[in-house]
Amino acid sequence: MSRSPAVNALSSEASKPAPSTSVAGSRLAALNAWVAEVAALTAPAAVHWCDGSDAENAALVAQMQADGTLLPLNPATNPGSWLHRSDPDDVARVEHLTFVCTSREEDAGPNNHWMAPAAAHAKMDALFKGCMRGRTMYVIPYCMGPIDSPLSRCGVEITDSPYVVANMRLMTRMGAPALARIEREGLERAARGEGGDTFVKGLHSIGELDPGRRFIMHFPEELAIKSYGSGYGGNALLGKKCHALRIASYQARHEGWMAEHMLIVGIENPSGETHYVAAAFPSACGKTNLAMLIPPEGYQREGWKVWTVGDDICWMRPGADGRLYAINPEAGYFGVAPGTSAKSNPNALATIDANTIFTNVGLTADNQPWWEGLDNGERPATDWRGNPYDPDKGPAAHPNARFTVSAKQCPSWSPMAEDPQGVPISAIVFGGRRASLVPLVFQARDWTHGVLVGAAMGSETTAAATGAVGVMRRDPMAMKPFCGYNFADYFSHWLSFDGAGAALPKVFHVNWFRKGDDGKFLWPGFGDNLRVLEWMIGRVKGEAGAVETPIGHLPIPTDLNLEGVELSDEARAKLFGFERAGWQAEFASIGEYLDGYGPRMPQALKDEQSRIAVLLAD
Ligand SMILES: Nc1nc2c(ncn2[C@@H]2O[C@H](COP(=O)(O)OP(=O)(O)OP(=O)(O)O)[C@@H](O)[C@H]2O)c(=O)[nH]1
Ligand SMILES: O=C([O-])CC(=O)C(=O)O
Ligand SMILES: [Mn+2]
Repeated sequence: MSRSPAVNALSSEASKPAPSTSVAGSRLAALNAWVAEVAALTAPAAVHWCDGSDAENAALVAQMQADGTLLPLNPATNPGSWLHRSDPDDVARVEHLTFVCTSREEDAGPNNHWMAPAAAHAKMDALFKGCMRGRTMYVIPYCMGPIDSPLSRCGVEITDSPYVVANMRLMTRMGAPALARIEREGLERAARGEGGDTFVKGLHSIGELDPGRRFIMHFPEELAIKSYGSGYGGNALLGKKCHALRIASYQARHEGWMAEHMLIVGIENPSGETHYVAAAFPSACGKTNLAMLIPPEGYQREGWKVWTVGDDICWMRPGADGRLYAINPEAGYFGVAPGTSAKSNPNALATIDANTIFTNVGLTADNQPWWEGLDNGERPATDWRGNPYDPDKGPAAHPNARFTVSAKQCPSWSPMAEDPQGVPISAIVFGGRRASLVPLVFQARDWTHGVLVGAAMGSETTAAATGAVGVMRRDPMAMKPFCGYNFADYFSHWLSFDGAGAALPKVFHVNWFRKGDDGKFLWPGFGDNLRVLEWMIGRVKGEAGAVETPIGHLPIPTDLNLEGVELSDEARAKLFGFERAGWQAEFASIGEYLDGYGPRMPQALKDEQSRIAVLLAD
């Protein structure tokens, strides 16, 4: 590789990255040209091409410690770990400031905010003009997915935030190997005489962190992202939601694959047979927890094991045998801290015991991270803003406080997560937070019904996005904030997988969040969710029982292994019951929702909705 050492090397003082204004760090002319164009617009003091090395990370971390971006945690309890306190107005995704900028508004659909590409570029370029003056501009080549997988896709994020660089290093395969793949793919494409780029171009600046000057813009037709004014994960780590979901979902539709907001988990039974399950739950609705679950004691004794492939994003495509094969495009977890405890998610707790960046958690007097629900006997001394903790002034940790950590640190991390071919998916699970009506689990009759079950998903909003919490909204396939095109076309794309030779996963719906009259959860959840997964795998194999209802196949309590689970009569009735009148109203609302997309909505989905509405009326 003919890279100038001055560009790639780090300063020997290890306190700041090498100041270099060279913008030619790659063998790929198109990449150098884009970096030069961005540097001319943003006017940074230096340009640094990230190689992903330990030395580079150490230098950035030292610099962030020096300027207060990172605070060291107690090295005895949390070695190699840091606390970052964000701006208090910059703690979550901002859906009202997130846009999909396709040439035609109808291609973005009613599910997205839209702006015409030219207007959006003009707006963003005005914000970016000169915004990196006095700062270093980092160029981050990254690969989403195993570096040698044909299912993986690459991108380059340009940012002025060293916090973003440190997080991207944990969340993606970042640096020299990614750049090598980008160069190879780019040169091959050029040799074939094709235009366009093979990598996604993401431009990010924290700007002034002013919510009035904050926008997250996507240009799927150009494979480009421009994000300004936020340092928060989902807005700033562009490989994650912006690339791996919004841009990738658009690409996937045109290339015949799927980019989904799903965990991937392997369930190994006592005979050593592993089934992989992909599950879509909205933000902060249990993906990380299900992906890392620890089997209940009885299951452990029998030899059940759980393997974590991914906790947030899943890319799938049909294999030669007609099954869907999935990879996790990410290399780390950006997980919700509050509620994580030795009881709810011991694997997550073990994962984050070292080399972790915590964002917006509280602190104990001796600098250990602390959050509500941690339940480790410690007490908070300082809240997430850095003020003395006062329970009258709110929680110690922000409800959307997060940890960033390499996936490999997870005790249940699956070696199959590195398999370039991905894992075959036996079951797809949809689920949401529903205090009423929706039972613990049911199975869709077939693929088309399964697509309707996903399209009809509803869930109560959470702290993962700014705005009211606990409001029920439709969140199809948990993709409402993340689908980079019109949902009507997205549902058509889903339906299109059911062709000749397809051996598709069975589709299920779960609700871990059903509440009783006392307002408490009726289902113990967490590790006990394996009981539900076991039933699903039994259904996949044609072994487990169920009863047919208009909404699908429902288990009766004896179809599940509930040994050791205490359920009241109310819990049994609500978790396993079918409430006809409530479902009639629900289906009327689903029908109205689908109609909101107009004639683009696939007829097959509307027919499925009407068919079930008729069954419900009987
Ligand atoms: N009652 C109950 N709560 C759960 C269960 N699983 C997860 N939770 C809670 O749901 C919240 C968020 O769960 P996560 O697993 O972090 O959510 P996620 O879907 O990975 O979220 P994102 O990273 O935002 O996409 C936490 O407060 C958990 O304690 C469950 O089975 N039952
Ligand atoms: O994107 C984020 O910031 C975190 C996340 O997984 C979500 O909100 O679903
Ligand atoms: Mn998510």
